[in-house]
Amino acid sequence: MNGIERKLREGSVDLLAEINGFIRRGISFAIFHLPGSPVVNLAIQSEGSVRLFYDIEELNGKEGFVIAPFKINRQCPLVLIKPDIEVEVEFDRDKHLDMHSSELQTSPTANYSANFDVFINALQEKRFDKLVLSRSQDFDIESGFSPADVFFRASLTYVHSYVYLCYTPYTGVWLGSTPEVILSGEGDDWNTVALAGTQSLQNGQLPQEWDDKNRKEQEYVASYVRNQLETFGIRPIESGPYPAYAGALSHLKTDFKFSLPDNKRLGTLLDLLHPTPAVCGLPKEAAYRFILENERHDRCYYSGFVGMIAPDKKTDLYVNLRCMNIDTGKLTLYAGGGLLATSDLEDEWQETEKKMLTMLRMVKN
Ligand SMILES: C=C(O[C@@H]1C=C(C(=O)O)C=C[C@H]1O)C(=O)O
Repeated sequence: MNGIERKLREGSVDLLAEINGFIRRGISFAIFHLPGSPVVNLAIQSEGSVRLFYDIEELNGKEGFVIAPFKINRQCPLVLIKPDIEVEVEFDRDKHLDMHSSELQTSPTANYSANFDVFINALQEKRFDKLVLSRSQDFDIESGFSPADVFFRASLTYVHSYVYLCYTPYTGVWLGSTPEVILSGEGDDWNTVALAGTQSLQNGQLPQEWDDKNRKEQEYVASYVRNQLETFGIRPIESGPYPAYAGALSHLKTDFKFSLPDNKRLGTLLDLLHPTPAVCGLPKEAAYRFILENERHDRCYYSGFVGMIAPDKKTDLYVNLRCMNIDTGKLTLYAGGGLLATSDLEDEWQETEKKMLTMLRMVKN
């Protein structure tokens, strides 16, 4: 493996082939591109087994690349890759990779419509203020499919998002391009965001007009984040909400900046924040149960969180959105959206279509 490390550093290796090879050979790794970074980071665990956890708090004091599910269970444990090789590879912005265009023109499936009714009824009965309904869709893999190509294509395209590709024997292959930080920082500078509300970009520009429904959806997330931070003894500095880029979409975003009393308790803080009402609902515990009981698919690692955790170095953890699971012969894409009592079936379906297109555009001809 040392040979690989040297070759990667020297650049004398076909990185794309090497990464696809890790998957074939069952080697746990993650490669990621942080928004605006001149490099991509590759973290490989060439020896020993990745670590599995069944409680987010167990991340306290730990270091490595995390992939955490929406709800931890035996099928979808929280996995920590402990890299023994970490390489920064210069990010070649001029590299030419073919882009695909893909448009989805569909109407709500019977499954989604039935689920939507159940969720809307619960909202109209005022059992919840907000619920996030998601769905998954399978697509056949075309011959010659290369996860590494999709990763680089997405990193080049989605410059404002966190793009990652990760494999472990316990999670399989996951790839995503997410605009939403759950916790990032180092030393005394930490931040999280409240991100919600969705509109398409207008001629590539950020929309400035946001209706009440979108504003309210985002305000629920912001006040939740504010409260959770407060219970942890954190008084953040807030800015926003303002419209932020997310691929061909925009979301409303509030930034929360703060220092931490103890960097060794990142797991406890993550446990407080996850799942935020950007992916779950309010009230939190009841919404969590409702989603687990009523959604017709297992979210698995979608709407969990991914990224590096390193209390003494730099932590960059993101909510796992605009993502897919790559399996033999098929891709499973995931997308959801926040529902309020006033939400409309067709609009919400279209929103999930647009979110799924983020990844599908990187894949399909
Ligand atoms: C749930 C997703 O996205 C989240 C939900 C949003 C919304 O409801 O408007 C916007 C951004 C994300 O916080 C997703 O991408 O699947």
